[in-house]
Amino acid sequence: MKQLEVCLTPDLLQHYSLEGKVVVVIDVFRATTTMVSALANGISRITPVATLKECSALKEKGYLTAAERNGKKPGGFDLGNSPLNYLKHDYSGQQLAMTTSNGTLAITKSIAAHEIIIGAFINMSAVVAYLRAQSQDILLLCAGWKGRINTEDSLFAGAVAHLLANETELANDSAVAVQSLYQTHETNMEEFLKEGLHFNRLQRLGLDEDIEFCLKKDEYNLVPTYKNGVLIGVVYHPQ
Ligand SMILES: O=C(O)[C@H](CS(=O)(=O)O)OP(=O)(O)O
Repeated sequence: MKQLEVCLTPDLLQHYSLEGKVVVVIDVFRATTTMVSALANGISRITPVATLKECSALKEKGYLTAAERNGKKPGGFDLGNSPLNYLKHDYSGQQLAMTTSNGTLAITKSIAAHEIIIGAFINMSAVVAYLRAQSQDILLLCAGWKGRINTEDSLFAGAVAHLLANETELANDSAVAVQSLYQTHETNMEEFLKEGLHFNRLQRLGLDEDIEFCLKKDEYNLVPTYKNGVLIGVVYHPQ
């Protein structure tokens, strides 16, 4: 049986082996939701980078750039970290360079994995179907917040663990714990997440529409996969 582990923050990743694993990078608020939204709405590919400097360098090469620090768009970039940007404007065919506080960092820390894919509530069933169809062990990596655990990524990891619980071995205590967390809050997700710091941070920034979008389930049948430094969207239909 395939093993499924959960790593609750990239700062704990040093204790996990990535070899031969499919890593699902999770940053519900908002980087991975934004990546799915961008690729589902016309962006051709995304180059995630860790620093603002790397992102600026790609702007000079003709990329559309999206950057975020502390929830805000720093000066000099085209877009921030809102998944709604790609619904409100047509960026079809453009290449996007992206850097965010937590999400893009989690990707760049996972490059030793067999494969990296991107998960969020808006593509949850497609991610689960994708994981079901492949044979590698699975590591769900929560991007968290500045090295700390957060509720929304843990809840999403719990949802995936729960949906795969009968066909995988939940192979660490984090996987068991987040599955239980999801089962407890499955029917009142938003109420639970309101207690979380990131939910409140985004609300203070006036980003209620972003929060609402990030908590929608299964808007897209698209699984972003990372190869050679680039994310592309693969359409994946849940069975
Ligand atoms: O833009 C976001 O929602 C967060 C901002 S912060 O880390 O809460 O300041 O970044 P992300 O990389 O999407 O977690």
